[in-house]
Amino acid sequence: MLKAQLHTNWRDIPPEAHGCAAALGNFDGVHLGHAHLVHSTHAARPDLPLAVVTFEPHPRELFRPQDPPFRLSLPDERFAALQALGVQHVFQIGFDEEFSRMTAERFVEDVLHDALCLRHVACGPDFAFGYRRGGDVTFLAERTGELGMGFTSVPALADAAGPYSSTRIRRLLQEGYPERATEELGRPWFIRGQVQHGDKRGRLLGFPTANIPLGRHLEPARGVYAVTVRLPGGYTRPGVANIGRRPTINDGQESRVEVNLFDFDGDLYGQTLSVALHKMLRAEQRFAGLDELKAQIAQDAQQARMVLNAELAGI
Ligand SMILES: Cc1cc2nc3c(=O)[nH]c(=O)nc-3n(C[C@H](O)[C@H](O)[C@H](O)COP(=O)(O)O)c2cc1C
Ligand SMILES: Nc1ncnc2c1ncn2[C@@H]1O[C@H](COP(=O)(O)OP(=O)(O)O)[C@@H](O)[C@H]1O
Repeated sequence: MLKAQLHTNWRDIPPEAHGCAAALGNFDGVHLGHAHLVHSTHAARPDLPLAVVTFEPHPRELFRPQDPPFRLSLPDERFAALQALGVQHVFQIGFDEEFSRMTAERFVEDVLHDALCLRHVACGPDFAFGYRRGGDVTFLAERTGELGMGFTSVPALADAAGPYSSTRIRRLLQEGYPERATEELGRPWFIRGQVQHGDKRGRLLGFPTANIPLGRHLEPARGVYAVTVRLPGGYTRPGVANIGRRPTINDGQESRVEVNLFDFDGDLYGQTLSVALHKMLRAEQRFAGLDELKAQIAQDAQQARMVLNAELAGI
């Protein structure tokens, strides 16, 4: 796979990254609809280097910081997914107060044309940009034309339920259907994070769990999942995870991922893991005591093994 380049300072783009065909958007999750947009951008100008223009943080994280976290993918994960689609340059614009006040006119002229020197631009039908979302697809088509850039408006990819969207995938995860999110993402949804120290109770229960904070990731339905875990070095292992607040032990704390890797015994503290959700097994519960919890976890682990084996066997 060709390595992509990440550009985080739009005012200082190296000349070799000029002249791209770029798709615009937030690309949260990089789902099948996003892939369709990227492929269409390439199809419009296969002779130009392929790029994406995106924003970090997501504008909604800046405008509504009080909202619960909702990200499907953080910048590293998004970059990797875009790279896998064949994108050569990711222009990741720092979205701060000042940038948010830039008019649509200035965005097209100063950023897309003068700074990134794009030769072709593409976006989906609902892309709105610039101060108070003052620019839309029609405006973009007009202004890019006047500035001598090509433009493609790409219709949203849809299935029977409507267009693919990050919002739709978030809802599937919040309702406990990671396997349906997998279909719409084109890969299982995963949470990537660094393993932190917990209360050291997992080992006493006979199920050590690597704890990963959700951070800015969306919180999916609270409960138990069959998962696969990618370790540094590229190894993938099956496991079982609880996502939630662990009401049996200490209710009211931050929600986190706790994952027990099957047939594994090693120190994971400080390591970065990606935990991919395959299937939700049950909702999180408050148990009367640790013995009940332990018995239930043993059953969960058994069920997760069966689910993952069946998936591997293609059943
Ligand atoms: C498969 C699995 C299922 C779990 N289910 C629940 C649950 O339903 N309710 C709950 O309060 N805690 C649940 N837990 C969380 C345990 O309370 C947690 O793993 C244990 O407290 C260890 O925490 P520690 O890693 O901080 O030591 C579950 C853990 C695992 C691995
Ligand atoms: N099979 C395993 N699955 C998950 N973590 C494991 C496993 N074997 C060993 N570990 C280690 O044990 C730690 C979890 O043990 P635990 O008693 O639950 O402590 P903590 O509360 O700090 O998470 C993990 O962070 C990891 O370093």
